[in-house]
Amino acid sequence: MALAPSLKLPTITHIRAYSMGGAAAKVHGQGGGDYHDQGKDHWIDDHIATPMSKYEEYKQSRQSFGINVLGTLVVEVEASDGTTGFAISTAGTVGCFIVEHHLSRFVEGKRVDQIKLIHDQMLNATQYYSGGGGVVINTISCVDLALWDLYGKVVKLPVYKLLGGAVRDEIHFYATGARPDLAQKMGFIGGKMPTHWGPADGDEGIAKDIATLKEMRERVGDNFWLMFDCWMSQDVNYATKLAHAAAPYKLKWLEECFPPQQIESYRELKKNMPKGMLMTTGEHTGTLEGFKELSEAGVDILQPDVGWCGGVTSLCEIAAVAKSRGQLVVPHGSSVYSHHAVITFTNTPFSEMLMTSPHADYVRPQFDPVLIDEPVPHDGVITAEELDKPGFGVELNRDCPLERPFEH
Ligand SMILES: C[C@H](O)[C@H](O)[C@@H](O)[C@@H](O)C(=O)O
Ligand SMILES: [Mg+2]
Repeated sequence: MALAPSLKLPTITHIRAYSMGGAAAKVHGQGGGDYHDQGKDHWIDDHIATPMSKYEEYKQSRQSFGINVLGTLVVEVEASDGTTGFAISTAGTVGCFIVEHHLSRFVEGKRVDQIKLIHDQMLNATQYYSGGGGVVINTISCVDLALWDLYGKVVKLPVYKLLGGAVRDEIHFYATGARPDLAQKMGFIGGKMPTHWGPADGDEGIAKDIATLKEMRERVGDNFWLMFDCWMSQDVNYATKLAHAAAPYKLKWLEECFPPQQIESYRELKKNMPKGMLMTTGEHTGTLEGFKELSEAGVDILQPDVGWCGGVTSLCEIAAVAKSRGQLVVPHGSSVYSHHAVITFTNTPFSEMLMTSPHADYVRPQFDPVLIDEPVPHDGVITAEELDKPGFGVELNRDCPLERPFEH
């Protein structure tokens, strides 16, 4: 049976890549897709423990070692019927080069529904230089997200309906930031705090972070979730000691203790964890194989970032890996780009809201100011109805200082 004329889908005529912020830009601290690229006096850059914390000069500020050098990548795709779609991620000027001079050949000329074909070609064509993660996979993720946005805008359906529809009416969120006590008042189901100390600080470091946990537990009571995010800063011994010191204060999970490649460290820590405390990680893992390894190492919650793991196309595959072993997939905070996927996953009972307000004291859209109409949780909730707009339901704020450094 022939397709209805209205379903004769248009082709993709143009892909364009823009950057904002990052080391190559004239304007900094705007936030956006590279949400670590914030201005001064922001909780997200205040003495947070990292693998660089062993160097005194890089202990206070993650921007000092370059956490925000990449900046925001914006990928825009245009169809032959004039419809445009776009997405953002963390890749900046580097991503612009890869999009314009490499990935464009797999996108232009294809139909708007050939997303999976384009995804496979982008992954395989960059194997020789991607190393299976990092800025190359961030860039591929951004193209994939832009394609899903375009497809939804052409057929006038939200991405979550293209993925098979919602399995729940709303998404409940925990908040990541410096103030779990304020997050509780805003209706979130939990609060995840960064650790500020690491192995270079020894037992004194553990005591300081535990003191913060103790203080927050006293403020929020027994039932509000509290978690630590360790941002790859630890070793197995330190993480084990921190986990056991945190158990009396009902820490719900210990997140990303080690760099993504240290599968054996995760396997060992899982054996050492106090009963009932969860071990989570995944935001800096960029391949399906990497998530399979983490899943097999016993990670309780896989936390891919949809802008860093291969896009929605990869996120759906990762969710299936977790599901096959009875594990949860709770994506790293990535706003609408994960909301539309997680509301269709049966193994994602809640999701993350990354607080990008400077003192984590009000709900600011995570990728502010780049996305127009970016939804935020109200009382810790976003409903399926709020996602009922074509594509990802957001538009690009063209008043942002966007630059197009390369044209193919
Ligand atoms: C708060 C953490 O240090 C990171 O900045 C955060 O982006 C990420 O790890 C998270 O899980 O939200
Ligand atoms: Mg994290």
